[in-house]
Amino acid sequence: MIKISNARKSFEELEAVEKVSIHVNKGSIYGLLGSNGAGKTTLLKLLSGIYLQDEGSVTIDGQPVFENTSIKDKIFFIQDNPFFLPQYTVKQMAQFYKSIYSGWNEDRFEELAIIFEMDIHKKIHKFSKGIQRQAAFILALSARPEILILDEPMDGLDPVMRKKVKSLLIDEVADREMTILISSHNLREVEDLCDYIGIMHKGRIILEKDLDDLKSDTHKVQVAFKGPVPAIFDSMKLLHKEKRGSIMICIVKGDAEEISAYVEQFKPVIFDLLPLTLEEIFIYEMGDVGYAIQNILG
Ligand SMILES: Nc1ncnc2c1ncn2[C@@H]1O[C@H](COP(=O)(O)OP(=O)(O)OP(=O)(O)O)[C@@H](O)[C@H]1O
Repeated sequence: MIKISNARKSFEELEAVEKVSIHVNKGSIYGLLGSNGAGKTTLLKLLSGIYLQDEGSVTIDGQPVFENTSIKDKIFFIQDNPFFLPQYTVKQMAQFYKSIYSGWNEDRFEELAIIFEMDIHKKIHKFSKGIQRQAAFILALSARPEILILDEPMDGLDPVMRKKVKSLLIDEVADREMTILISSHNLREVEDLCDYIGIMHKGRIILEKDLDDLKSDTHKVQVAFKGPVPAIFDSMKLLHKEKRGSIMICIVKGDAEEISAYVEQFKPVIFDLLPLTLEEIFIYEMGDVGYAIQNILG
């Protein structure tokens, strides 16, 4: 289990990560969202032990990450510019990681090289950016890490490759409970992958949610009455309310059946309860900081 508690990291005057606490359970996929400069990469570097936090703690299975070789054996970090040794081929990088990761699986490496149709004997620097990223995925998944940390992983991948990578990641999570932490500046890019979302803004996590709860818990209600509108909204958990002609449109939190039963008592002439898109939920949930979300929604 990943646990970051009250972590801070500054670069001279600039506080890139301010008192961040997150908690990621084994086998889950956590999406760290935020616009440019929000502090995502810095947080991922704290988690992978590249940086030491100025304050707070960063632990995996209860052990501090920084300078901890046994923990680093469990983590693979694909940075936004994936790391390769100069002049190395994919095969040579595989030998390098084989000497580092105790869980390295040669059969998996060969299998993934076929899936990605990768020329493993070619020097990596001669590949395009997208193919280099594919090589990074092959190497990462062959290392069989318990925790995979991905910084903007879909950058440079075409739509077919994105789909392939997503399904491989989901399989690894399902098969062996790998945990994934994934940063992105685009909610749409990761919403089908993540089960948990944290939104970072100016060095802080401003919203953290379980996506399934979020989707089942927030609804759009459209309702109209004959005559004056009864005082039904006072006892509802409203995120937003507006009137369009004679129809009231509300964004309501709560159980769908309970909301329906409650509203039906007032005998509306029109009543619809609709699901919201994730994008709508975030916009309504964010309220004051809604401006920060616009970038993330892309
Ligand atoms: N090594 C560094 N030295 C000085 N400042 C840094 C360093 N790394 C990051 N920063 C600053 O910290 C802040 C957060 O940067 P970070 O790269 O963590 O954000 P990000 O959310 O990953 O952004 P992006 O989506 O643009 O990659 C930025 O203001 C950045 O300029």
